Amino acid sequence: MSNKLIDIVNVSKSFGDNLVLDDLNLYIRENEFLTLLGPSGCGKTTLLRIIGGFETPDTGKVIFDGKDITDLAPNKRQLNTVFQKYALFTNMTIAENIAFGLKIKGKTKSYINDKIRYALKLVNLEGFEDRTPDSLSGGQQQRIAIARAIVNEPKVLLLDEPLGALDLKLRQDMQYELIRLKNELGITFVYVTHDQEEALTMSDTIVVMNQGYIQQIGTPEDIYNEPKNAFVADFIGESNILPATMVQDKLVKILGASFPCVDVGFGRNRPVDAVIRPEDIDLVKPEDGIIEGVVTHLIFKGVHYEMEVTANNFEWLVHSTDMVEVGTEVGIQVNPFDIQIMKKPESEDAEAVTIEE
Ligand SMILES: Nc1ncnc2c1ncn2[C@@H]1O[C@H](COP(=O)(O)OP(=O)(O)OP(=O)(O)O)[C@@H](O)[C@H]1O
Repeated sequence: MSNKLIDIVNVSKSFGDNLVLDDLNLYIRENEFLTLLGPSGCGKTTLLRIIGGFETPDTGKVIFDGKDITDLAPNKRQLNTVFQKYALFTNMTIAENIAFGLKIKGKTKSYINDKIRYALKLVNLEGFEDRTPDSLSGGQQQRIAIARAIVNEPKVLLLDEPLGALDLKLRQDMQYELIRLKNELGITFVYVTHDQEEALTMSDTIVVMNQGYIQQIGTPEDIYNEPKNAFVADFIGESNILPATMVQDKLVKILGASFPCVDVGFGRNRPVDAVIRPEDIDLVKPEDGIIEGVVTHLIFKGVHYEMEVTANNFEWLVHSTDMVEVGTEVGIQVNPFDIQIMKKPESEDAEAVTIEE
């Protein structure tokens, strides 16, 4: 991959007593589509605003292309921000909206007109110059907001939940538009969302955040297939997160039953979280499973059936293309490679338990 473009070094930020970012380190590469993903209030917007220059960190630095820009005003940075609310000027035409920043910069009329045409073509809204924002749909308005940012030729586009106000179908269309745009423009996108599906669809790199900390950085595949902890596993996709204990190197006790697993080198008698994706559970005959249970719920989801299986006092979420009727007795079977064993957070791990083998 390409070079480091933005380096966030030891950044902390509090609002009053609320520590929002705690000694955060992250770098963003040139031409990367990097998504900050996490639940509401985890600090993603604050981090984006620090990169954009709208907020100053209490400690730490933002380095852009090798230069310290921590105290540089937003308009002096080579980046532009697109917010969730389109913030178009309603009393201006689309062309005037796009031209606004360029006029302030004193660009010539012909330069501005060329840029308007170029930007409208990029966002697939050619011929919209003389329309007003209120005659446009939400998706079209958001495209104009992006066009307005693009004409400034930023090296980086910062996008704060830009599709948050759109309905599902439009959001999905716009996701593909944004990927295309990013590829055509060859610039870096830093994208904030709390929508994991959106992050998985669009990103080269996902940064999963929670409570001011980075939980994991990786490609969508890494984050989905190898979540580093139970928070990431739970936040990205659906998971069964089960309290468990390592019995031996390749055996984990889950809800009282021993499941073969891969050796994670955690040692014996260690309490862990066992994470199993719903699509990785095989429902077999009761006598062939590791645990016996009964199907208690069944929903058809289009591509698969979603089932709940009650087994050993736990409701297991199971996805399968085969339907199993409610009330059927089943066995639960899992490939050892599909059981992710994760360390518990430090505080929960304080007391190791002793178990009988
Ligand atoms: N200007 C501010 N003054 C005081 N508190 C703030 C300010 N900006 C953010 N916060 C607080 O900082 C925390 C993180 O906010 P932030 O907007 O960064 O989270 P987020 O992950 O982007 O959440 P959301 O998805 O809801 O926008 C929240 O508790 C928020 O209330």
